[in-house]
Amino acid sequence: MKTFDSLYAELAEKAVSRPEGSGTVRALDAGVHAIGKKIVEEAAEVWMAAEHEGKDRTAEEISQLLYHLQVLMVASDLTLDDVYAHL
Ligand SMILES: N=c1c2ncn([C@@H]3O[C@H](COP(=O)(O)OP(=O)(O)OP(=O)(O)O)[C@@H](O)[C@H]3O)c2ncn1[C@@H]1O[C@H](COP(=O)(O)O)[C@@H](O)[C@H]1O
Repeated sequence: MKTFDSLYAELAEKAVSRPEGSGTVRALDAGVHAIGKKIVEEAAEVWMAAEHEGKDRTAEEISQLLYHLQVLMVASDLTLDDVYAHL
């Protein structure tokens, strides 16, 4: 099963290898402003799912929010350790 750490490793690798068709590469090219807007949108979807849509939908929306947060980390040159240092 994919984990937070293995997803980050995958995204960081894609940022370097830039494979054709990668949504991550597209998001990175769109920049921090666009990624930040997506994070706000996904956070709202997490909130709505938790209030109204049940556990499965909430888990799915949380996974999408985590993905977009990781894209922002890659775009901002932040590693997992940079974040874990604040936990
Ligand atoms: N885990 C994710 C992931 N979660 C969310 N998303 C993106 O977030 C979108 C979900 O957002 P929405 O619910 O708003 O759906 P949407 O409105 O249809 O999406 P957009 O029109 O905004 O793209 C999806 O369409 C994906 O673009 C993800 N994109 C990729 N991954 C994983 O990231 C890795 C790299 O992916 P690629 O870079 O695409 O190869 C792979 O392991 C993927 O499984």
